[in-house]
Amino acid sequence: MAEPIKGRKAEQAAPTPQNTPANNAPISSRAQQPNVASIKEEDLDARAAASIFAQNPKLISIMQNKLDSLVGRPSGYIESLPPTIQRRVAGLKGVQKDHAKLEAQFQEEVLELEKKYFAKFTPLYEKRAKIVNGKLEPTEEEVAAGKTAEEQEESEEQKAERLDTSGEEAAKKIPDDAPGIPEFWLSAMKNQITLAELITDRDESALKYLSDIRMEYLDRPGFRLIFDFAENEFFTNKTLSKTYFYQEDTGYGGDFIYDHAEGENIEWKPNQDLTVRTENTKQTRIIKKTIPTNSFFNFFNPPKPLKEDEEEEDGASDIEERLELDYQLGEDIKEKLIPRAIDWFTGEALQYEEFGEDDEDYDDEDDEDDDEGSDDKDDEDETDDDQDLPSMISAARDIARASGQSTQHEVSRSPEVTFRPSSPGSYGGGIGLSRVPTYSDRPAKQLTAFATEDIKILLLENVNQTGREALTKQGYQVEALKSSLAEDQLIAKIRDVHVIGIRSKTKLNARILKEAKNLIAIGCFCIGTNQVDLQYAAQHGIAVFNSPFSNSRSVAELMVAEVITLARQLGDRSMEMHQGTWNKVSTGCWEVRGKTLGIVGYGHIGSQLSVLAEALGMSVIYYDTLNLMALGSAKQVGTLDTLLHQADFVTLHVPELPETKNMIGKAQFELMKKGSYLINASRGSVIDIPALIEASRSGKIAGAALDVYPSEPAGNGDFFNNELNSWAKDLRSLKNIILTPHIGGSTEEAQSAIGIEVSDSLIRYVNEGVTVGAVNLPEVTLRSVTTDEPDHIRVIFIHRNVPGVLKKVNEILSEHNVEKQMTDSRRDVAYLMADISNVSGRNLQELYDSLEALSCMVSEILLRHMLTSCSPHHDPDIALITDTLEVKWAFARYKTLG
Ligand SMILES: NC(=O)C1=CN([C@@H]2O[C@H](COP(=O)(O)OP(=O)(O)OC[C@H]3O[C@@H](n4cnc5c(N)ncnc54)[C@H](O)[C@@H]3O)[C@@H](O)[C@H]2O)C=CC1
Ligand SMILES: O=C(O)C(=O)COP(=O)(O)O
Repeated sequence: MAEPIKGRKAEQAAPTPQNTPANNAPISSRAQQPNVASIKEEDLDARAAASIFAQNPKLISIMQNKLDSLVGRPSGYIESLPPTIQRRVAGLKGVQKDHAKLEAQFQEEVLELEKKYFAKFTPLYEKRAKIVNGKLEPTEEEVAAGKTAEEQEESEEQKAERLDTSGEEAAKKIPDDAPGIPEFWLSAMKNQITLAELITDRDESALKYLSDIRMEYLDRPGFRLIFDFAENEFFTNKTLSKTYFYQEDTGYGGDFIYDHAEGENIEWKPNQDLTVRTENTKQTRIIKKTIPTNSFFNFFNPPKPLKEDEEEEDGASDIEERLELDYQLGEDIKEKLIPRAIDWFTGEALQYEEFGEDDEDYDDEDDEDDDEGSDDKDDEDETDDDQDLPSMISAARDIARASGQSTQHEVSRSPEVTFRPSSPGSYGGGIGLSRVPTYSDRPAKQLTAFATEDIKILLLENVNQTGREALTKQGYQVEALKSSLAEDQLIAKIRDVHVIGIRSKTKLNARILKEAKNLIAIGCFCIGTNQVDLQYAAQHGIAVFNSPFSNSRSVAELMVAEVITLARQLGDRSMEMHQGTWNKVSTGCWEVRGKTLGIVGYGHIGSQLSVLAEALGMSVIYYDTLNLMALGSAKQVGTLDTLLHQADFVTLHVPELPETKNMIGKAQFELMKKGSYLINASRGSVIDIPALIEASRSGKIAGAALDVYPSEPAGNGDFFNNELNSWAKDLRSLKNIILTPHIGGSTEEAQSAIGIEVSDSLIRYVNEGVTVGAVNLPEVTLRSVTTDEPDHIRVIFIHRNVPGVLKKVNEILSEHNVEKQMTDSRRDVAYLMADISNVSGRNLQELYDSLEALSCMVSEILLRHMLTSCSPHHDPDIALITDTLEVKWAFARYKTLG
């Protein structure tokens, strides 16, 4: 037998903060997290729910709609049983009721036990408060007991090293005679990562006055957190409290169910409210207005659950997130911070937190009901005052999830440690590979737009955390939504933003783009750009970026899985088993070895798949309109018909184009081998689906897998029906058909890489005007302007590719020294970038005026974008001016990074 691993900690028997993970106490670990649905659904017959649902209120919410329609409608099964068995069933229900009573009793006793021990802890907490606030010194015994075994065993050398590296701390110059432990609670909170995310720099000045955090139980199920403050310049309250209420009735299994929280009103002193900030309006004349901002103190103004009659509209998922975070914060303070404040202060508690290895999004990025993933919070990722509340909340919540605090698991989880390292994608890094430097990695000398906080960015369709973070880090105002938006909502939102980030679902056609008066760039956080009217965008000076191949591998792997799944009829077998049917068959089930795979479109995905398929022993043929080099032993065929005629499996990887619309229809199915298979993960328009249904029913094809559809819903839910696509029901009824909800590129690796890649292109464009990676404008770049080049400005003109514009622009620029200039055109749109020097603050205004006058005269100019490294200009009115007339204008100043 293997010997147990020996270690110092193994010898410690008694539970101490050092050997006890900071787990939730029973009541909290059993309490259910808040959720709009769970709070609304009082009439849920909880005892009818299986325990898995009880632990998963979101699942309940999905099930609830279904159950509502079934309530009162017996399935008939129980009634059909013989009376003697029906009697026993009734008896079992009776026995179960006794069990439920005991469970409720158990929870109540746990609560009583908690209260009993809380009473024992209280004197210790009081002593702690006295020591922290300088009213009591610890005894010698307490000091000796507090020295951990590790410290005692520390060698002299180690000690010297530790003292040496703690020099920075010493630099804070806390006087020797400072009473108590200065900033004890603030430091402890900053080590507790969910709280740290909420604490802004401004909050810190107020939280320095925090002298104690206490907790008390309520007479009804629930608890109150009390924050004691010393006199301070921010608010008059001596204490701020926040009360968490559980529902009176326990849930299934006797759990306490979170109901709502109430916070104390903060009496802010004049102009000291940390939960708002002032902002200049973007008019020619400045008007100051206060707007809500991120602050820890929003903790005392908790979100309100939706009432039963309130619609779950747009903001519902946001409210849900906010409720969940709010609940989590309360639990963290109660269960972790208060009981073990000293360990949070020293940071020792962190080693017992279960962080993901490289914690990024856990969940599928489309899963609106699901939580967002965790993010990789490195040290430099400071709380940003300008970060919008929802993204801040979700960031904090992500971290909470990474630390294993969330109890909700709606998708199966992969072994984190094995899967976390990103694969070698374009931006994914990968083991042993150096990552492509991103904009943020640039040296501190680099100049970046000064007025970045004026840039408004709207991200739809759950753009990955990596992208959201990179953009937020630039100081832009980022609003991130999980789903796509209906056209009218999209129009309302797009009017205001400078950049929009989308994925494959959001259609940005001319009708919508016409409303986007301020828009300068679109980021497609995916491969396909067919959802955007690229020509309209180019003609209106809007740059479009995408990620050309970061999810190719993910799609190719899915294809391999589907080839085998179809060949073995795994989908049908699995569905039958789920319904309780054992159906062991081999007829019509094949190995894929030796079969021919026909790839239509041999681009990034098709060629990756080619390599993988050959490794499985398949023969690969491909058809592409371009003459492309074959990988491995694959063979290009001259026509689609030839491919269809020879292939056992046909996979489609072409872009959506007029030529590819219905490229597989009735005639093509006829050409396919009898009993062959078809897979489409390109775009839904490529297959004529009624023809596929016919081919499947007639037995012409033995199976199919579809990942994409002509109409796809904007968000997740019960939408795959005939309302969406008139043939949906027929399709769903087919045998051996795999239907997936456009998940070809939905892997953690792909989404994370795409987030980095597209946000990087957007940042380069917004900050420097560089169009590298744009799919609809010429690619233009110039060496960046640096701090060594003060009084330089960069002028960008996007104009129609017609004679005369350059001459006029250069006439204006030639008043100064043109240091470098580049211009290029793509079809009828041209792009000019020029860096000019010796521009003073006064010249800047003149230049601004001349360029503006020129734009009024020359209708060919589509967009002017001026970026300058001039010393800060004193007229804040022109920090960023976005013209709402036919010509757009963006004008930003630079400052030094870092
Ligand atoms: N299901 C999913 O989640 C995903 C779907 N996609 C879709 O897959 C498509 C292909 O992606 P990539 O391989 O990265 O694109 P790609 O641009 O690298 O390759 C497309 C290939 O199709 C060829 N092609 C174009 N028209 C053709 C025609 N009429 N007949 C034959 N070949 C033709 C092109 O020459 C090119 O080689 C994308 O356009 C996108 O719509 C991409 C990523 C994820
Ligand atoms: O990258 C693409 O083109 C895709 O089809 C994947 O789209 P998605 O990001 O999953 O909406």
